[in-house]
Amino acid sequence: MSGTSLDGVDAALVHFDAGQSAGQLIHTAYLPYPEPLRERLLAIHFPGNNELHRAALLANELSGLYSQAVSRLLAESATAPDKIDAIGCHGQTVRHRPDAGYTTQLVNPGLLAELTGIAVVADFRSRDIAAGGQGAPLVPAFHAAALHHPAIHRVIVNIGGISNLTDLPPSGKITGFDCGPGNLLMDAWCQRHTGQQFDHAGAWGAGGVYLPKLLKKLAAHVFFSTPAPKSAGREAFNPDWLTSHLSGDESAQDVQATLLQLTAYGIVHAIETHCPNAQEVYICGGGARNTALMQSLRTALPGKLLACTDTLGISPDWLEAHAFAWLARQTLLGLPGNLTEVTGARHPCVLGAIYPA
Ligand SMILES: Nc1ncnc2c1ncn2[C@@H]1O[C@H](COP(=O)(O)OP(=O)(O)OP(=O)(O)O)[C@@H](O)[C@H]1O
Ligand SMILES: CC(=O)N[C@H]1[C@@H]2OC[C@@H](O2)[C@@H](O)[C@@H]1O[C@H](C)C(=O)O
Repeated sequence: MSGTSLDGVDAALVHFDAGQSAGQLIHTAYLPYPEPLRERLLAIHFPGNNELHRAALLANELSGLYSQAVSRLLAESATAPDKIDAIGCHGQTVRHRPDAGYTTQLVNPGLLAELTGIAVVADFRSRDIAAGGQGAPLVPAFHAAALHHPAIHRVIVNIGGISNLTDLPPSGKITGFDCGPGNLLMDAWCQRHTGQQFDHAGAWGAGGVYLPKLLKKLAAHVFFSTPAPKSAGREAFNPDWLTSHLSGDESAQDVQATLLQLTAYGIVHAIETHCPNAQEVYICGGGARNTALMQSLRTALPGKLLACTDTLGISPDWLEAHAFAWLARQTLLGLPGNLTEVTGARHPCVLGAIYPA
C-alpha cells in the first residue's frame, strides 16, 4: 500500500485461514519514498508536460520499489516466494476523478510480477467506478470483516492523506465515505515552513493558536456538505486551495494549528451528522500518531470512547496494507471487494485484475 500522504510503501505479509478470515499479520516492512521520487509523484498530480511518458516511468520506478519491499518482507520473515499466493498492490493514486469516470493508480503490475515471480492483483478501484461508484473508500469492507461488533456501535476512522470513516452499527447497513483532509494539508504546510516531513505528534501545530475565521472559510469547502457517497483527493484539498484563503499575515504555526482543527472538523462533522449514536470511535492511519489531533478529537466527541485500532488488535500503521491483502484475496476467490452502500456502485464487484506469476 502506498497512500495519499505520499510518504512511502507499507508492505504486510498476511496469512489467511480458509473461510471468511480477516487474516493474521505476520510481518511488515516500510520503505520511505526517496525525496526526488516523492517530488516527481507530487508533480504528476497536476497537469504538466509529457504526462503519459512521465507517468509510465514513475509506474516502473514504483514497481521496483514495491518489489524491494516484497523482497525485504520475505527475507526478514524467511518466507519463500512460492509460499505467497499473490501481492495485492494498490499503486500510487495520482488522479482521482470518479466524476469523469476514472481514477489513476500508478504501478506496472506486469513488471512487479516479473520482478518478484509472484502473482499481482492490481487496479482495485476502476471496476467500482465503471459500476457507477466512487471507487473509494474500499477499506470499509475490511473494517466490517475485521472490526464489526455484534452489540457495540463502532466507527473506524482512517487518518491518512485524506481521512475516511466506516460506520459499523451492530445491525443494519455498513456505510462509509471520505470525510475531508487527513494529514496532507498539515504535511505540506509543515514541510514548507519547518522542512520536516510531518509535524511529529502535532507538537508544532499545538504550539500555535488556531484561527477561527480561517477555519470557518476552509470548513465552507463544498466537500464537507456534499452527501455520501463521496471521495476526495488532492484535486479537492491541496496547498494552492489553502493559499487562496490566506491573507499572508497569519503566523505559519497558527495556520498549522488551524489545519489540525480542519482535519478534526471533517471527522467530527462526519460523525455528528452521519452516526451520532456511535459508542466507540477507533482511529487508524498515521494520524493516530498525531497526539494533538487525537486530543482535539477526544475533546470534540465527549461521551464516546476514542482509541486507536491497536486496542482491537490491529495496528493503526498496518491496517491499510493488511486490508489490501484481504481485498486481493477476495479477488482471487472471485468475491466482491466493494460495499455498494459505501461507494455507490450499482452492484457488488470483483475488484481488480490478476497478473499471473
Ligand atoms: N508520529 C507522528 N506524528 C504525527 N503525524 C504522523 C506521525 N507518524 C505518521 N504521521 C502522519 O501520518 C502520515 C502517514 O499516514 P498513512 O501511512 O496512514 O498515510 P497513507 O498511507 O498515505 O494513507 P491513505 O491511503 O489513507 O491516505 C504521515 O504523512 C504523517 O502526516
Ligand atoms: C482514490 C484514493 O486513493 N483514495 C484513498 C485516499 O486515502 C484515504 C481515502 O482517500 C480513501 O478513500 C482511499 O484509500 C483507502 C485505502 C480506501 O480506499 O479505503
